[in-house]
Amino acid sequence: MAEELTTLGQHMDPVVVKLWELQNMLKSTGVTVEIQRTLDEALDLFFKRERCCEDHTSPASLELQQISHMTFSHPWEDLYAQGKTLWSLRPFMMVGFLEGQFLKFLVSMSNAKRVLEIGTFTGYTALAFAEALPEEGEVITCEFDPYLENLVKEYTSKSVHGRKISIRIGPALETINKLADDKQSFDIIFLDANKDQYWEYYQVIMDRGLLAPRGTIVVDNALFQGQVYCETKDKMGEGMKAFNENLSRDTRVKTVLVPIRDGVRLIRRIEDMLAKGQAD
Ligand SMILES: C[S@@+](CC[C@H](N)C(=O)[O-])C[C@H]1O[C@@H](n2cnc3c(N)ncnc32)[C@H](O)[C@@H]1O
Repeated sequence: MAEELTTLGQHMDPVVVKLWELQNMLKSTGVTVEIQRTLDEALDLFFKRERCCEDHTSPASLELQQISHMTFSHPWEDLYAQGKTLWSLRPFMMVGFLEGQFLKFLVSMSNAKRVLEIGTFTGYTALAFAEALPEEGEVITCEFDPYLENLVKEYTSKSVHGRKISIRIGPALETINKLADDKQSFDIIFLDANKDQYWEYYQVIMDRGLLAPRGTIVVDNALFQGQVYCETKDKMGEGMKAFNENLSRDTRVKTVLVPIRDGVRLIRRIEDMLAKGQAD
């Protein structure tokens, strides 16, 4: 709970942020004890629900827990101030425990063998995918910031599944175009990098054969802290909103947006959603 209390103002769900702001406002404006208590209970209920989901989810592996711990304790601000990272990386960029386990389920359920990830950060999701893949499975993960390469290798190599992961450093658009030139294809493709290029990534994925037959694209941050259904505040929010709208007009695919953490959107080709010969 201590971690939650200090980071409420950065919560992915704008409803929680608003409640938290209200709670702080009311502290300085003498409202009745009942109003204060009801608001405290509302926030508490929200976290009880989150905790309940976590309590009833299988635990993460020791190696995933180590990555999570390292991500929260790494000196990101100092590294950025010293010019060692390209941008100000933050622990909440990592999907974390609940979504990590959900993603593992998707990989396992789809019998995937090859996963492409756009946006590695500290390697949490890359390792979660690798853990759910068979022995011969492979995760190719794309990252722009060279600082992260050794860190990811150091931590993922602590796991027997780490050898399934290879990291490609550089702008993801270039990397995925090279993968397409090499005729590579993937059963699961996870988009979790700069939202302003999601639509470009999607077009390469769909038009250049990166998505294997019966493959699924998984898009993280599909709600983008509420910016896709409220006012957009920055170019990442605008990118995510445009992506969602463009995608909803794409008649080649079926899609569902589920409100896990910051929103996860799943995308499959129409023909892969239908039994043979069946109409929609
Ligand atoms: C949200 S984090 C990824 C989190 C990771 N999937 C996880 O949950 O453990 C996004 C990452 O994408 C990287 N990134 C941003 N723009 C990129 C680009 N154009 N090409 C490749 N990586 C990029 C960032 O450096 C950052 O590490």
